[in-house]
Amino acid sequence: EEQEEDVLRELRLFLRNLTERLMVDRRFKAFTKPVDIEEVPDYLMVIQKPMDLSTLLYNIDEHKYVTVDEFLSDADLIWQNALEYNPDRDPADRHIRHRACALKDTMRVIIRDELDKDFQRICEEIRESR
Ligand SMILES: O=C(C1CCC1)N1C[C@@H]2C[C@H]3C[C@@H](O)[C@@H](O)[C@]2(C1)O3
Repeated sequence: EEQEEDVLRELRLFLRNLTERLMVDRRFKAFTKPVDIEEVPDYLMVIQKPMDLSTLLYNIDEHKYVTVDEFLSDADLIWQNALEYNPDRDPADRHIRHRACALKDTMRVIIRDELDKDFQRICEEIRESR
């Protein structure tokens, strides 16, 4: 009903604001766009589900997410893929993994500090009802 659409509009606003704050953080620049498959031809042989911050924004506008956990399942792919594709001891890989860990922690701290627990539960009840 209409009240449910009001809740989902507010969820999309929260998720867009979160994603936009990550996109403008200079540490996360490598995560803002899909990995360039022409630049990295073997990427899709290693990574089954590519994800990036611009794709998260597109998905939000396509009403893909009804709960924060559904959003986090996709958002977590960004840093998980980075850890998986860049595992080596060399400084470049270590730099990417450091930023991937910062992305993981930053997302979760913002959600813990700024998402109302009752609001999250209402989203989950909408998801269960559909
Ligand atoms: O995993 C990633 C991104 C970093 C976080 C996501 N890439 C795979 C390639 C390996 C490394 C070297 C660069 O040439 C560049 O192509 C990539 C992009 O970084």
